[in-house]
Amino acid sequence: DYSHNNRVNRWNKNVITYSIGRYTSDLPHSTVDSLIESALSVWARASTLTFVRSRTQRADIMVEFATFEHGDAYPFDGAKGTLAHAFGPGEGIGGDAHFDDDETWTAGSKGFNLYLVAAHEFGHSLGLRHSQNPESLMYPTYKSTILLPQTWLESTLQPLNK
Ligand SMILES: CNC(=O)[C@@H](NC(=O)[C@H](CC(C)C)CN(O)C=O)C(C)(C)C
Ligand SMILES: [Ca+2]
Ligand SMILES: [Zn+2]
Ligand SMILES: [Zn+2]
Repeated sequence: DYSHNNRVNRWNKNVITYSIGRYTSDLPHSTVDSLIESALSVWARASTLTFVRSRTQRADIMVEFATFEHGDAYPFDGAKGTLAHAFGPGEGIGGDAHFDDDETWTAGSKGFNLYLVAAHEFGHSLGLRHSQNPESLMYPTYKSTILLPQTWLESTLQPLNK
């Protein structure tokens, strides 16, 4: 529930750019692109924000997959443990979202679901902090059962069109 925080948009603009740098080898690039786009659309629907993909290195939200030491003060820790991190709105590293590539990233229920983790990370990119509500997208622990409207819709319709 993102309604608990009315400070979704702490950027001083409504059009936010994003770019994707290094990819994971767990998924096709096109799948990563669509999962990232879907995760951003969760926030677009919950706010007045629009996300536009940019091919330059100057995007507001730089998305990348990395392992261990990767150029910021928060090295990743290998498989499991921390899955990803993101920085609140601001210049430079502000808004950026990094994903630990020592995890197994999936589009489904195996490994860690990139769509769910990215939706959480982009909450931070927009200035949200953690929620203590276990049902919240911003809960600090990964749960593969966080059914977002889109995921709920797909899973509900799935049996119907089997
Ligand atoms: C499975 N491992 C976990 O559940 C770990 N939690 C995470 O990696 C958080 C991301 C999840 C919620 C997508 C880190 N975070 O808050 C980033 O913004 C630990 C709880 C072990 C830290
Ligand atoms: Ca890790
Ligand atoms: Zn990082
Ligand atoms: Zn978090």
